[in-house]
Amino acid sequence: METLKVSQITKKYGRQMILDDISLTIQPGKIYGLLGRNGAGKSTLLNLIVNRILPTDGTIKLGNDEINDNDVALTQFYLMSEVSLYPKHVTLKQMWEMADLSYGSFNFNRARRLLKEFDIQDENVKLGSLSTGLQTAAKLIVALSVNANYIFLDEPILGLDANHRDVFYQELLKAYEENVKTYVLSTHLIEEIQQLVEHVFILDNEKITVDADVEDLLGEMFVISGPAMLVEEYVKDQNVLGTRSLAGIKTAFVRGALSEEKEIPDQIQIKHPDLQQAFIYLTNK
Ligand SMILES: Nc1ncnc2c1ncn2[C@@H]1O[C@H](COP(=O)(O)OP(=O)(O)OP(=O)(O)O)[C@@H](O)[C@H]1O
Repeated sequence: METLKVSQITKKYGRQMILDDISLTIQPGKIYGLLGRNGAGKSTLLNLIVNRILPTDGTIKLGNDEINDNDVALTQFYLMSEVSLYPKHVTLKQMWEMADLSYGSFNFNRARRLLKEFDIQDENVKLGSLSTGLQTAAKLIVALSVNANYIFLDEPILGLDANHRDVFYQELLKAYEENVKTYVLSTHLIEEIQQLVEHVFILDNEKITVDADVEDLLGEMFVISGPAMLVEEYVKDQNVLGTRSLAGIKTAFVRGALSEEKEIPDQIQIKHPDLQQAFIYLTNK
């Protein structure tokens, strides 16, 4: 598998800047999270990568080749998007056959097994007759069974209940272990994907503001809480992203190494945030 390189991509709609000079590298065989607030441009970026839309400026390459109109490169990419591109009367089996026709070697056995896991009775059922959550499940079955090296999942858990979300997380890991591919997940359910993704990109204000391994990112962020005056004194010279106060207890969110010279008062607690907390403080206006 080759490396996917997005270089200095700009996307404008009319005069509106959506993505401004974005560069990032997606390595083969990793699971990525693409995070951003509503309207940050996540779907736009994924659509650019799979060549459904064209950039205003910049290039996207797989290995040494530009992906623009490059069928060999594009058959390595599969995008499951929020918007359903399937007509409502199509059956699940027909969706599988279409994926088989476009990408070859569709994993029909896995698709049939996943059908049961998602409690869908029959592969001949029409997509449009399923509930919103099960329509998502039907699209996920294709994404997890299709023969493509790069799988992009745009809001893959939209409408799925907790049990079916759990099925998806387990099955994604199973598919990944059986056949290492690259997955890029764009979702707002950040808490749930923290254990799944190795590396995150955060899109904010038209730019990539975070491009880091989850472990490194969380390792350099701290949640410091305790009596307000002690916390204020302790974080005085640190890079404080935000604070919260409740009943005399203050919590400060800090990014960057903590001073080793400063003594930590006993009443102060320091821990690392989870990915969702980190995201909130990194993207708060
Ligand atoms: N075809 C289009 N024409 C004009 N503007 C568009 C078009 N597609 C997207 N946009 C605008 O681009 C911006 C980014 O949209 P996009 O759907 O990429 O964001 P997102 O991060 O996926 O959002 P969400 O998390 O809400 O799904 C929005 O302001 C949107 O209105």
